[in-house]
Amino acid sequence: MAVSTNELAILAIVLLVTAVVFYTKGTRRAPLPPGPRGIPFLGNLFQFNVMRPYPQYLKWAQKYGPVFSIKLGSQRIIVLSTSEAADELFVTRSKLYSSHESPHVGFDLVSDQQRMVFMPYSREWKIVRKNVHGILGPGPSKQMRKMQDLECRIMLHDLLCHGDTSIVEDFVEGPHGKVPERHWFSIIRRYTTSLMMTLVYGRRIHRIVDNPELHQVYEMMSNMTHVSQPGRYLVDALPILRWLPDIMAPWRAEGKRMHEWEMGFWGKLFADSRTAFLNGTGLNGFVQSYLSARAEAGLEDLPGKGATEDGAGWMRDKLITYTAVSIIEAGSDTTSTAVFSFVLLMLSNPDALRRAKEEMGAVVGSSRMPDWEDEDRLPWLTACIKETLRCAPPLPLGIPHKADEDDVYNGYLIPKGSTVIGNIWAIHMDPVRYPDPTAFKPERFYNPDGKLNWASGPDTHNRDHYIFGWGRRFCSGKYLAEASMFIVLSRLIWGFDFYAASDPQTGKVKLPDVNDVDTFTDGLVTAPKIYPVGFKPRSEKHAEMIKASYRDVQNDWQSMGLAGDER
Ligand code: HEM
Repeated sequence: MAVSTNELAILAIVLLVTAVVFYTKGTRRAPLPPGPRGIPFLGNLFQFNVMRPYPQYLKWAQKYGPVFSIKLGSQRIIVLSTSEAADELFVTRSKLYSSHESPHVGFDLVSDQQRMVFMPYSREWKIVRKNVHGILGPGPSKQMRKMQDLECRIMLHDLLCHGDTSIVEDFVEGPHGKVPERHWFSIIRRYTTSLMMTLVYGRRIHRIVDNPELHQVYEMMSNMTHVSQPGRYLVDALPILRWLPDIMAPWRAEGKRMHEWEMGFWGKLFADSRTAFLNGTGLNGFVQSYLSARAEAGLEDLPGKGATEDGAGWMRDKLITYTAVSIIEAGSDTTSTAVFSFVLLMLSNPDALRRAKEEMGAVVGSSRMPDWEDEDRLPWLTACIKETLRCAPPLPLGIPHKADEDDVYNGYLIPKGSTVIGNIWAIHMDPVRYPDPTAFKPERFYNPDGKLNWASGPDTHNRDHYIFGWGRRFCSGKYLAEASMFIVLSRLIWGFDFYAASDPQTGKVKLPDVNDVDTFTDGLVTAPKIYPVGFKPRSEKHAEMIKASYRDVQNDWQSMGLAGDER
């Protein structure tokens, strides 16, 4: 039988339409993943602590399986609790799952839609990501090693001077994780934030006490991690409320007020930097380099938000400001949280700590400090860091992704618009993958013979841990973060005998319980709450080297045109 071209075309269209109808119906027919029953309109909103959902999510995963579903108002949340599920959706199907959930208050109002970490998968995000990768990718991030080395030496000196201050003085944590200036937590925070500020603005944080700038950065970050938590605002869960008039929508004024507050700080940093650039006194950070490239392209003045529509996609001033914010925020609290958790877990596991010190003594000794070249020869330390990150991931639920289309996974429907969470905490507590998961066992990752790799690589199934997320939204700062964790923690082990407070009556060591969720703060970033630790140099020789190093680094700052330390 002869078939004409027209008939073939009609046949092709009929087959296509049938396939589309079949696929769409198939998708619609698939059931939602199982999950706890909610109540009308509000769903499961009042069944768990929305500011600290991960313990309940683990329980629900144990009951309903690796993919379960809940509702917060009209917001559908799908929680993935195995690396296979997260891998399949976020990596293999990354085309559908590379948007981040954009909380209405946190993103639209407080961030004026410019904060990278909450951006949908869009042209604007791609522009920002490309620029960020230009300074944080595997090659460029190595240029920060010198700053990491120098800032780390300052940190050692600060800890030496700190001694047992946080043990003998009675410090109280402020609201939203506000840390007292003289507590050792502030010393670590200064290190991470100074690094980010230099990277982005070419200026250091050179003082801890009487330096509102440092503490304000953390106040803003803490505010953001609370404001953006799914379920924090009813309007995030019930978008219909966005239509309410101002008088009935107090979050609108609150969100805008927070935006003004943020711009008072972050906007000023940007404006100062721009003025310095225009006066020719700008330092060498990401913002100044960007402004310089933009000016060379004839776009010295580019106020407003977003990016230009042309092929070059130049970021306007507000988008640059918030790109800088995203890097500073994403890189400060996360890395310092990892340090606080490491110290806590090592103190809680004295055998592991002793072995790390022995290894350090054998490999590095006392006549020099450890460096990145020592990394492969310190496999026990590396195993302890990885085990810390497994037991206490700084973001236990990562940053929530979003489904951009209807999809079906393992026979379950994932409706378009759902928030999709990779439950890092549950994956790390999987007893099959990590037997005895609540125990701290660095031997899981101990590999004295092989080349050590951290959490990267194309083989996402076999990663040691998942703290950096997945797919196209995988943490941009991973290289910098790993380099910081190694240098800070190796030198801490090298230089100090750190110790917990003990009860003066019984002599018993007083440490927060690492397996108690109350030891940690609420919100997107889950850090240990402040706890006292004393820092004693391992020998007079170590102390002298730390002091000499501090003096030398002041010369480095001077030759680099950076502010010297004020103590
Ligand atoms: C231990 C330290 C760190 C942890 C645990 C961490 C964790 C994460 C996670 C879970 C994400 C979201 C991934 C996803 O959506 O699947 C993320 C994104 C991001 N991180 Fe990190 N991070 C750390 C350090 C850093 C550092 C040091 C920087 C910057 C210097 C940084 C910059 C970013 C940025 C810019 C994003 C947003 C990526 C995007 O939206 O496309 N992070 N990080």
